[in-house]
Amino acid sequence: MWSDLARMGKEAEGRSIKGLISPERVATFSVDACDMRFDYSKTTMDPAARDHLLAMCDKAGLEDKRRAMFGAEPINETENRAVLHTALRNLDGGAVMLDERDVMPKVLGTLARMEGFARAVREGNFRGEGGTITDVVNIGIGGSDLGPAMATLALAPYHDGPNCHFVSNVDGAHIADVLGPLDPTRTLIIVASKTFTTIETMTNAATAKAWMAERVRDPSAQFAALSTAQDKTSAFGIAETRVFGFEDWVGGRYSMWGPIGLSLLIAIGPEAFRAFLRGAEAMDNHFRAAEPAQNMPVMLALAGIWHNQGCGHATRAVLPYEQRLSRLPAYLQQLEMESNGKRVSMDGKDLAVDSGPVVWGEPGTNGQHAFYQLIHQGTRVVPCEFMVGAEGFEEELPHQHRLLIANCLAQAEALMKGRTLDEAKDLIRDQFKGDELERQARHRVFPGNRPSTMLLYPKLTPETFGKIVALYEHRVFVEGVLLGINSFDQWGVELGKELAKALEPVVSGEQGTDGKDASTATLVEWLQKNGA
Ligand SMILES: O=P(O)(O)OC[C@H]1O[C@](O)(CO)[C@@H](O)[C@@H]1O
Repeated sequence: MWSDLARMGKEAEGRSIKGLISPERVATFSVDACDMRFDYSKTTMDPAARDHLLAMCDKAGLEDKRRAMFGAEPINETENRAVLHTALRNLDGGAVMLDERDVMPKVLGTLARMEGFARAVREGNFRGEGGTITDVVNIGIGGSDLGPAMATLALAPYHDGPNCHFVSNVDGAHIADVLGPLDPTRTLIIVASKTFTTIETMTNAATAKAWMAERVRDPSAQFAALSTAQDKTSAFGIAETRVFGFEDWVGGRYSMWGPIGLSLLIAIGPEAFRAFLRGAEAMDNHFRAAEPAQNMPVMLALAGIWHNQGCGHATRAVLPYEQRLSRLPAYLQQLEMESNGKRVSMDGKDLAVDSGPVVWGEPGTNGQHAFYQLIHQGTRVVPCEFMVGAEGFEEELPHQHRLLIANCLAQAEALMKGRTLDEAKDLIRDQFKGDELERQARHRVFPGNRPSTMLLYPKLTPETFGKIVALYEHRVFVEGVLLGINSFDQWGVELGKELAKALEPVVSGEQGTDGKDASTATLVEWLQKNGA
């Protein structure tokens, strides 16, 4: 089936996207769901390719695998775990049975505790030694940082709680710059770590504790923890009442819907946080019920598979025309690349095709003045995933939002249409003549026929934001199923961690460089000579 897909991708190389576009195609190559529209008509995918991709979903057993995920089967086989982040937003509370026990009472109980704590912080009933909490610092990395950091920024118009800050990097510059201006007596530190062993997080947490201890008698009283490892949170000195636990069936990069979302909950309050969960729940329900061709996550995934494994485009750009989604590309880098960046399939064999793509991006319109040059005229084709809301929050600046929308749609149009040599010549005919006209015009040619998809939504409310993130989560799941990958482990991050641990005493000079390869040893020596 993969070879047929590759053949179809090859055949599509000469196909004109512009030539495909018709009202009928736009209607049938779009999916409406959850008040959003996903349009994939500006791609080279034709009905035959789509049928083939849908048949691949059947062959891969997508329906059964989806049922297995929601049904709490241990689909994360290499770690023998269920994958139940969807339970964290199952607000209607229908039973989710794992090992014959319903996980929902505990999930909803933890949510209620989080809400109680968030209210206490927001309303000044939980206080620091110096008074009400003015600042919250979330210390975490990867899934324990990217989700809440992205979400807090995305939902800034709803932010009416204390200031929220995020520290992730082990580079001391990060924590120093964040803590520097804060008042320790009025700061709450949240240590977010599923395992509570991650070196970056534990190092930053210790630094924060020492910083607080200089001015606060009982620093632990201004710490909260979000983790699956409650023995470790108590060893760190954090009282149980401020520990919000979750289970190993929530993957780190899928975890912001539960305790890892505490900083967001404190920022926007329980009502908006529930709306965010409800949005994701609506997308879950859609994903579970809609037939594949009308299923937004499935079709977003198939567009991705078409571009990567079908047409051979190794990267995809995510381009939100929404400044507040500026951290979405970074979030998706972890979600997609940590989930599907794998070369061995579930059965332990080499993958038959390329793994998931390189994901990158920036918000528009900023990207337009940076890397769009390559997207329009470079030799590589980069499928672009645009997204934009119909409405912004800045009621006093409607013309700016219209300009934003116009730019978003124009970029997709320009990528599709391009500009021919004759059109380019017409633009500069009065400036150049003869060979010089030809030479100059060639620089102004846009090959066009570059694929893009478009996601439209009404406005970036908490509910819509929840839908968008859940859409991408399920997209990753579907792509993983087609590739035969376990999207829920991340063994590829381990080796670097082990080597860093072993290198630390070498960098500090406690151990020599013997046994290290010549390149690494020389690099260490250079750094030591220069101050390390
Ligand atoms: O929440 P933890 O356990 O500190 O892990 C942080 C991140 O580290 C990783 O394990 C990768 O090293 C991610 O999967 C995870 O989100």
